[in-house]
Amino acid sequence: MPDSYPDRGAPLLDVTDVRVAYGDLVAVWEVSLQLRPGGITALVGRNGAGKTTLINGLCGLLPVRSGTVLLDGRDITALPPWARVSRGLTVVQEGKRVFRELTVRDNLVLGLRGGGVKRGERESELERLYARFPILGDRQRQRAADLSGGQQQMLAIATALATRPRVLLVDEPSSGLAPVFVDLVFEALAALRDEGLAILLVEQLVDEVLGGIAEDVIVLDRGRVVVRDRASNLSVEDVATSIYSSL
Ligand SMILES: Nc1ncnc2c1ncn2[C@@H]1O[C@H](COP(=O)(O)OP(=O)(O)OP(=O)(O)O)[C@@H](O)[C@H]1O
Repeated sequence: MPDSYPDRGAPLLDVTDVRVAYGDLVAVWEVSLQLRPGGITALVGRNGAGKTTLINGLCGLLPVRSGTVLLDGRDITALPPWARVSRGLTVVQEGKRVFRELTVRDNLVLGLRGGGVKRGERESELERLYARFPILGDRQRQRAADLSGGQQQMLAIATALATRPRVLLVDEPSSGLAPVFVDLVFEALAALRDEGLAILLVEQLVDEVLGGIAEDVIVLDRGRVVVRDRASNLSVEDVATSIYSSL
């Protein structure tokens, strides 16, 4: 089980022995991982394995009890979420989180503000986002609540991109989506990877993960890493077995 990939450049996000807990319940035990620019690492595991807890520790929504999180070599372990966003680490939380009563455009503007984009640059940034997600351009004046589930997920991803991240943490983006939107979400993530983002992707669709989108796979079980390998070295059966072996 290789712990690092020294041939692939310096990590952008370097996580070492991170522990996250709810009171006395430790949900993530000393997890380490590294994300590099232009790569997707898939984080898989059964329900309750600790995936969301880890994501929330990395983005600052939950405190990290011990261990370190370095972004570009700088220690961000204790920074609040907004400070991590302004340094280039943004999360797309589980469940298509958007401000439902705001328009598509106003959701995106909130993202732009979160990323410190200056007022004078907003329109060009919005155009850039609409070019990537044309459906959002078409619906920019509509309330987010009036979008379909798949469109809301697109908006959640676009709002995260509005902060101009270098590291993107994406928690189960395919959850509850029709297959056509699952494909669109994965296409969008692959394009972002190809543009140089470092992406940590929580995903239940193991076939999709191993089918080309992720280069590295980490399996969590009861808060611990039980498999860490290149996706090309793993079969769907390997991963499924490691996810469910302790049931
Ligand atoms: N707010 C909370 N308070 C206390 N315990 C929690 C809380 N949220 C999660 N847990 C517990 O932490 C552990 C990890 O949960 P987590 O949601 O991180 O798992 P997960 O792998 O993301 O699962 P899922 O795929 O169902 O989202 C579980 O035992 C869960 O019951």
